[in-house]
Amino acid sequence: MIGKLNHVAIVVPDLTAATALYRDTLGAAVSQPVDLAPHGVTVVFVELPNTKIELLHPFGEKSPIAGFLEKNPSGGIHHICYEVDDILAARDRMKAQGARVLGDGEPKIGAHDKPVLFLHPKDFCGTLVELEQA
Ligand SMILES: C[C@H](C(=O)O)C(=O)SCCNC(=O)CCNC(=O)[C@H](O)C(C)(C)COP(=O)(O)OP(=O)(O)OC[C@H]1O[C@@H](n2cnc3c(N)ncnc32)[C@H](O)[C@@H]1OP(=O)(O)O
Ligand SMILES: [Co+2]
Repeated sequence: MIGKLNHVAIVVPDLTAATALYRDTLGAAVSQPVDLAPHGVTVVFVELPNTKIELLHPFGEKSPIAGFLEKNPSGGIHHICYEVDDILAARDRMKAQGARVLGDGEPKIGAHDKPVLFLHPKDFCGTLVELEQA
């Protein structure tokens, strides 16, 4: 049911330094930082030929990634995002399979202006999974 890998997200302690690393050292195309208040993150997109990398830093008081950065002060891989054709059908399938859909279970509009949902890392091999409607 899942399709393409949409992105891999990396939480970083210093977004400016991480952006410079991807742009100058690795030679990738990077975006300007974007504050996504409803998600509690600031994002820089790294565009690769076959996928994207999301560099994430906490935004605001109640960021869902604050605890992760505390536990991983140098940063680390935070989630992977798979595309699905129908986010509500995917959500219902996940629930029926016993996987925990995070939050109130209603899709939010994600970084690419498309509906997204998150699945509990403990239900997916210790990896936080994001589903994005393609
Ligand atoms: C907008 C944009 C987009 O692309 O569209 C985004 O991606 S926004 C991306 C930011 N948004 C989100 O991440 C939303 C969904 N995330 C969440 O609701 C939360 O981050 C969460 C429930 C996964 C974890 O919250 P938390 O860190 O406060 O919770 P806890 O500290 O209690 O964590 C519970 C257990 O899960 C582990 N854990 C926490 N976060 C992760 C992670 N990213 N990957 C793997 N394991 C993780 C903890 O170590 C702990 O394990 P142990 O008990 O063994 O120590
Ligand atoms: Co994401």
